Amino acid sequence: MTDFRVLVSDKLADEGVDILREYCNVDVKTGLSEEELIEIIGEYEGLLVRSGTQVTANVLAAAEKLKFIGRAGAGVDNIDLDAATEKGIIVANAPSGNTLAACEHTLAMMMSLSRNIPQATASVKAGEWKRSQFMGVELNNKVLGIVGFGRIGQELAKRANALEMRCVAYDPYINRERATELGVEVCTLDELFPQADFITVHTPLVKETRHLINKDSIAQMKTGVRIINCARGGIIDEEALADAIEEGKIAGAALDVYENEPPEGQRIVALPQVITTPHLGASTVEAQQNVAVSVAKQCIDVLEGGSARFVVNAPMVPLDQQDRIEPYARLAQKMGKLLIQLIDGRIESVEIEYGGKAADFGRNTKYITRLALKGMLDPILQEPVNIVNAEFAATERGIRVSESITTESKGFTNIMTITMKTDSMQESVSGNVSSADKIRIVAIGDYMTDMTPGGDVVISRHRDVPGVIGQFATIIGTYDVNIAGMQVGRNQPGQEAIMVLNVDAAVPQEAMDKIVKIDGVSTARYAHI
Ligand SMILES: NC(=O)C1=CN([C@@H]2O[C@H](COP(=O)(O)OP(=O)(O)OC[C@H]3O[C@@H](n4cnc5c(N)ncnc54)[C@H](O)[C@@H]3O)[C@@H](O)[C@H]2O)C=CC1
Ligand SMILES: O=C(O)C(=O)COP(=O)(O)O
Repeated sequence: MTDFRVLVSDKLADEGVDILREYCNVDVKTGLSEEELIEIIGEYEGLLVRSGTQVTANVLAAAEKLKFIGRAGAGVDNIDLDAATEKGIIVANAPSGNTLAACEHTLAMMMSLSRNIPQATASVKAGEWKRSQFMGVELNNKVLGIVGFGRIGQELAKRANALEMRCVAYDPYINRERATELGVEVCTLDELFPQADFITVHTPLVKETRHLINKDSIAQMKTGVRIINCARGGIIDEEALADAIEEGKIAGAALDVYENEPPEGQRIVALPQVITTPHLGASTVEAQQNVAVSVAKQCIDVLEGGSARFVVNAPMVPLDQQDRIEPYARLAQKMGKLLIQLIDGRIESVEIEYGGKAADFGRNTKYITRLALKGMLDPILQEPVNIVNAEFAATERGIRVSESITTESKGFTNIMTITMKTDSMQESVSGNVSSADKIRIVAIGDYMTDMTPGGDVVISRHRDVPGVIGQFATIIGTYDVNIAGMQVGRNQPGQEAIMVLNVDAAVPQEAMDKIVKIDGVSTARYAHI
């Protein structure tokens, strides 16, 4: 049991809360106002929420100890991700735990909508028997337009196929192969709107999807279309939808979510053609267990000093590549830490070049780059730098960060080179991963080395003439520091050379001041890596 404190501010399944309770102190406090949350959030290292808590910039400003926000569900639009990222707070969700629940709810809503089941239920319960008033339409052979073909959209297509609907889908990042496998026709929105009998949205709520269904898109739709929203309020312009239902353009809508929840006094809710549920898409026993357990485990991973499995505000490495990338990330962090100790001046730019097999990591280099930045910035910044805020911390300080890949690998199977430019100098360090547990610094500037990064080192640049190295060793010896290893690299005899000394303890500044005064030594730095 640790001293960490975690706040659970929405109703979470016991299975998740119990896991956390074995690890740390857990407070479950639901229904807090923003002010109430601001008042207490400073005491917690972890915060677990569903859609009921707005994690605003104001809340985060007061979250002095917070390391982790877990969203027990998919959508993270209730969390100010920029503010969390700026503070280095890891935000993670449970993206697949409620996919089937939301998909089945969508299906239930579509069927209820097509057969007026909620309205008919209410009518019978009111003592009526109005069979002709509730004439429905069949799903068979109808066109289902799916906007957003991610996890839920794809599961829905599978089930709609079984109902013999014809599915068309729009998604700017669509997996065409998957769509073809599922017999789904990929189309643009302009093609989807005029042909669909049912339109269902399954996108996140982001700038691009806000009011994606609006007056203009409704004008493109078939008269008599039915709309389903089990994703997020805000994707549909509720006023435009209400107008179109009243005008008879849209036959009905099934809404699980609203722009403001609960949707008090909204005209759309009162329309008889609208059926609705109070954001129940994820509310199944199974889904709630899945998502609560997922975020509880991720919370523990982060509080233990690791990363989370489904981080949404930092680059994520696919699970099957994590083992391969880990030594590169470890090496990059060490290289960054070494480099920062070899430079003077205000840092202007950092470039990380990936060569040989290291160039094969595709977008995953982002993860490695952030760890290199962490290595560089940790020693010079007060606030903690991590995988979440490393890039932000660099750019905020005017440091340009870039990545490049090269086929040039200087004879190594893989090589990473970090070059740092300051307002007064430029320095670079290259590293190689020879096996999962063997990482090496193979060059400093233009000089080849073979150094295992770790411990205490002295790195000098000096003229390659007799006597320099001897004086060097004598000074270090007088300060009682043992030299454990030495490497000297030079490009040409008598010219500039580089020396890397591995030492068994920190070299005092006084010794370094004497070393730089040795005739022939141009720079000498002690570094701990
Ligand atoms: N009602 C409820 O209780 C629940 C609601 N949700 C909502 O459903 C959303 C979708 O969930 P998943 O399918 O699990 O997410 P997902 O991330 O697997 O799929 C979302 C898809 O939307 C696509 N997309 C992004 N921008 C788009 C755009 N401008 N136009 C069209 N497509 C776009 C993405 O490429 C992605 O394929 C979540 O973001 C969440 O807001 C999720 C679970 C439960
Ligand atoms: O997972 C999602 O995105 C949801 O909307 C589910 O919301 P909830 O956790 O039920 O408040």
